[in-house]
Amino acid sequence: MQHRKVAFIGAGNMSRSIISGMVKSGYPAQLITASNPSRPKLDALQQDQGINITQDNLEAVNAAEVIVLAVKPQLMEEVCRHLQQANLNGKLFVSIAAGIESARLQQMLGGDYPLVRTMPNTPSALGLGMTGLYADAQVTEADREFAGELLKQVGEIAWVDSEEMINGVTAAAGSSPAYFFLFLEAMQDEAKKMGFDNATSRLLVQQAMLGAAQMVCNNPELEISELRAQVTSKAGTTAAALNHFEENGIRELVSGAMRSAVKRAGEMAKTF
Ligand SMILES: NC(=O)C1=CN([C@@H]2O[C@H](COP(=O)(O)OP(=O)(O)OC[C@H]3O[C@@H](n4cnc5c(N)ncnc54)[C@H](OP(=O)(O)O)[C@@H]3O)[C@@H](O)[C@H]2O)C=CC1
Ligand SMILES: O=C(O)[C@@H]1CCC=N1
Repeated sequence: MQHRKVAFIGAGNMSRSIISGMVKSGYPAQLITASNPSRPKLDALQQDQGINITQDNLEAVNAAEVIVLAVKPQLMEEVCRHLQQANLNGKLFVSIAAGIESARLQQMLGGDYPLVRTMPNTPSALGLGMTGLYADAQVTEADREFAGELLKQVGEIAWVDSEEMINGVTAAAGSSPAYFFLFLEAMQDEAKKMGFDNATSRLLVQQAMLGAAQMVCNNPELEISELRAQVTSKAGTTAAALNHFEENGIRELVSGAMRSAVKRAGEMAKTF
């Protein structure tokens, strides 16, 4: 892939995930800068990943060709307005913020810059991320290719043609690691109630989930429902558990949760 100088504005959870994934897959650390107001996260990134760090966003932006906007949505406007003090011409912007539309980001930046709006997730830190991307009209083919390659360093990518679909990516992949964590927490709690210690109960549920995820990945020709059927013996234990889920509305619960995430993204777009 092309190597460009990349600045991360905000060095929190998501930037750390993407940066560590990039470095792990061989992206030159000396081409990456992270900017953050407080020092400890920066120091850890410098120590662990060997990247450049600064507490001055303008310094980071001036040194970079690609600017990754990675602050919380409620801080984005203030941060972008401050960036207007730098010469932003010719720079490619990549936003990872949930719920802020491209047109609004352009307004915050005070220009009409090439901007790719993305929605990654935290497994990017392991190279197992899933990122949705949307390119606005100013994005050239070379920029689009770069943004795609950048996020491919940390996992799989999916381009969407309509910006609205980014909210769907958020519900299905950006937020969803937390759904799985919640499910595992609940399973671990129940395993503990059955008498397993903390470590064993965690091992039981994490290994089952890892194996299940690998089975899904390794059998693309099989529908997920078929994999489920393969576990479910007639009148057996799995059937008993699955019936309980179905009778208690697991599908409505999941679709309601995903719709809530999409709805919240829409509300955030109006708020920020
Ligand atoms: N977490 C996730 O799973 C995902 C998050 N996102 C998006 O990523 C973005 C970041 O989220 P996340 O990493 O979780 O949040 P974090 O709070 O972990 O990170 C945000 C970082 O921004 C820093 N910051 C605050 N003010 C400024 C400033 N003026 N200039 C530069 N940096 C600043 C904060 O520093 P300090 O702590 O020192 O104040 C913090 O380190 C959000 O917009 C979110 O919507 C997208 C996909 C998934
Ligand atoms: O919770 C959030 O708003 C962000 C976006 C996706 C994951 N975390």
